[in-house]
Amino acid sequence: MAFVLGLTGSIGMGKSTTAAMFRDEGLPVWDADAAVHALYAPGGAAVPKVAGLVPEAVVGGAVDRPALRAALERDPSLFPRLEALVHPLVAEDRERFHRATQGKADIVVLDVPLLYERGIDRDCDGVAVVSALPETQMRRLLARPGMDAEAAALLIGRQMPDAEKRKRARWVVPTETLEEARAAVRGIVAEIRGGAAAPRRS
Ligand SMILES: CC(C)(COP(=O)(O)OP(=O)(O)OC[C@H]1O[C@@H](n2cnc3c(N)ncnc32)[C@H](O)[C@@H]1O)[C@@H](O)C(=O)NCCC(=O)NCCS
Ligand SMILES: Nc1ncnc2c1ncn2[C@@H]1O[C@H](COP(=O)(O)OP(=O)(O)OP(=O)(O)O)[C@@H](O)[C@H]1O
Repeated sequence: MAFVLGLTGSIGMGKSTTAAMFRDEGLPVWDADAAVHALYAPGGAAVPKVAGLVPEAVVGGAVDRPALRAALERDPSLFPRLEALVHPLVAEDRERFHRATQGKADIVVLDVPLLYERGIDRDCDGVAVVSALPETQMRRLLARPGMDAEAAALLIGRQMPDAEKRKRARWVVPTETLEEARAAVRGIVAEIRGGAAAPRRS
């Protein structure tokens, strides 16, 4: 059975960039944010559900993410209701990934921003958390179109603090530079393949 490696980290810490490095090593990666994007696209299973919750966030048969973000900023109590609609669909997608990769890889990666918050770490054999300095995180976030300090604080406030994630994780991938992140990624893969980090489940 494949070693299930969880990959997580707070917003803007470099999770997607690090996930791409695991892909470069030839590992299948399931990306929770990408699953949500597909569910929000035209024909996506989440579209009618979001329309029922925030009608103005569905435009032309797809979820308009800036409109949804604006609604969440106006009324953060929508967050748990949205999550209750979307997360079961995301979990189904993750199960499909496990079925599709079964027997095809020795390590599979689950790239999930809310891995600890949703208890998905319990389905992993080991977790790696990406981490950078808080000022690096904020600089990266503010460089994003449509993101201001208030919007960033709203999402960060809904996530487990970086220090807590680092305490829980088996590995920390430092992401101040690409070189240090890549070295950490290669080290993790080598450690798992070397048998030092055996799967918990047989
Ligand atoms: C809040 C939304 C509209 C923001 O969309 P946007 O296109 O700006 O960002 P994107 O989806 O690419 O997410 C970027 C990052 O935001 C953070 N984030 C997203 N959703 C949440 C959430 N519910 N709680 C805390 N942080 C979140 C994560 O760090 C994520 O990596 C969107 O993320 C959303 O609808 N989220 C609810 C679904 C969800 O919980 N997704 C998380 C993965 S399961
Ligand atoms: N190891 C790294 N070294 C230098 N810059 C990095 C590194 N990792 C990520 N970055 C930069 O930080 C920014 C955010 O990276 P990325 O999109 O990977 O973050 P993320 O954690 O996936 O974000 P989100 O949580 O919003 O999905 C990007 O501009 C990226 O180029």
